[in-house]
Amino acid sequence: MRSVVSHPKLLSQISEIMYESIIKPKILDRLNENSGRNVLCGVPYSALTFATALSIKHEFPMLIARKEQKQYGTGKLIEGLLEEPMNCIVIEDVITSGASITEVVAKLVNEKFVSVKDAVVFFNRQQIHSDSPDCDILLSNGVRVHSVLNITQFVEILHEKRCIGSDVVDSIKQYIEGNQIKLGQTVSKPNIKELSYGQRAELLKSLPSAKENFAIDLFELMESKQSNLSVACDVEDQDELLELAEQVGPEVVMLKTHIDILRPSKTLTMQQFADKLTQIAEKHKFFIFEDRKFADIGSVTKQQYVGGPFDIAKWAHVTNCHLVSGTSSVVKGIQEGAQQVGKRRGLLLIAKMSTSDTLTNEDTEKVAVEVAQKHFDFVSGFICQGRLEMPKGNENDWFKYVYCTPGVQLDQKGDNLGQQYNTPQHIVGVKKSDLIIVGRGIYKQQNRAEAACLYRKQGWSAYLERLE
Ligand SMILES: O=C(O)c1cc(=O)[nH]c(=O)n1[C@@H]1O[C@H](COP(=O)(O)O)[C@@H](O)[C@H]1O
Repeated sequence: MRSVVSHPKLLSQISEIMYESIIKPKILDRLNENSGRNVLCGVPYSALTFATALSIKHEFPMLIARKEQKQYGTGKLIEGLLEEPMNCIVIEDVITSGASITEVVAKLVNEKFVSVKDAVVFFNRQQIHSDSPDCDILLSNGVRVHSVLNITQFVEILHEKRCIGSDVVDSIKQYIEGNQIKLGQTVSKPNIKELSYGQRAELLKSLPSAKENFAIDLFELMESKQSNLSVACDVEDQDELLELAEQVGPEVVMLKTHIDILRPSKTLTMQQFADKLTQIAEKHKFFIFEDRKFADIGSVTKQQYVGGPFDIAKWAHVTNCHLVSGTSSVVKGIQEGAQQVGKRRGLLLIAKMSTSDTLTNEDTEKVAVEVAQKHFDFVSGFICQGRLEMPKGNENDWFKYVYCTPGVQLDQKGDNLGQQYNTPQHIVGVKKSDLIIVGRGIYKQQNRAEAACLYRKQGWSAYLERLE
């Protein structure tokens, strides 16, 4: 139905059929008994064109329902003259669950003079079961929905024209019967079962808005390196960090730095240090994650990210930020910085911290998800304590993000400054996080390479068990 806008003749034919077969015989007579003008409102966006065609041909005034409330001026939801009583007929191209019509009707009847009793749709997918005698579907708000064509009639026409065989017709009819919902029941999409990191990378690649998302690279590396481990290299000496990177490099997919805890070196400039770390990253195939936890206004964040003594954007593949300064400013600051250096960069949003007295909670997790959904072209995942719940209606979107969890150790429950630890099995197996971040559990060990190998194996086997 969307492509009808490109075929003016068809657009006018479809609108005319709506008028001749439904509006005129089934609605107008009844409405004309009421006082008030008859007006039309198309459900945005695709049905706006049908409503406009009908309005011009049959001289119906129109109302326009905004998809989002205007953020400036009057903040109106309905545009058009609203000064006298009117009967509004809602026009829609296709009806599935009835949610779009219901949403528009709610906005319309919120206006003092507008009443809505009927909706006209071109195509009824028959996903709603209805016993109403005088219309095809009676919505729970009392609006009668009349359709020009339903899917049963449509497949019968295709059969008549020999486009499909009777076996296809039967199976479609059977499907419709078995999948209709009664109004009032919630339409829930089937939950996507567990997916591998590789499958998630493939799915992300198929989404146009995710094509440039760093999460694809990370998932692919996790799959090929069979690792979901990141080591937090919180050592204070540059040479020691480079040595640690060599030791744990073969086991990790991300090496986490806190560049501002390193003592300035007498032998290496910042640039030389970054170059050396980058060479080790390329040799062992891992990404560098600068755990900078940006939190300022967008423009300052950008300055802190690009340039300055650390020039983070140049060498760190990923960074992270808090959302205290706003839901867009800091993310946009980092995104602009990444664009400036012209390299693919990732961003993790801090949803929940690992400390016992953290102020992050369910609300900050929810905000982080909202921001990630809004900036999905750039945000790759979260710093969190487990997989996050997605908004209602988009439950399956969980697969798009990498859930990264610090506060992981096998032997300790915490430290004396509020850090709390869980095991890789708990974080990946129970909390369904994707990547474990381990600091002291590895770099404080005598044999760091061996410790990293142990954590990698534990994290990976918890992931494999999760897939079973
Ligand atoms: O953003 C982080 O990585 C982070 C978030 C959080 O909630 N808790 C947390 O511990 N971290 C970091 O994860 C690492 C944990 O180190 P260990 O406690 O030594 O394993 C440190 O580098 C912290 O900065």
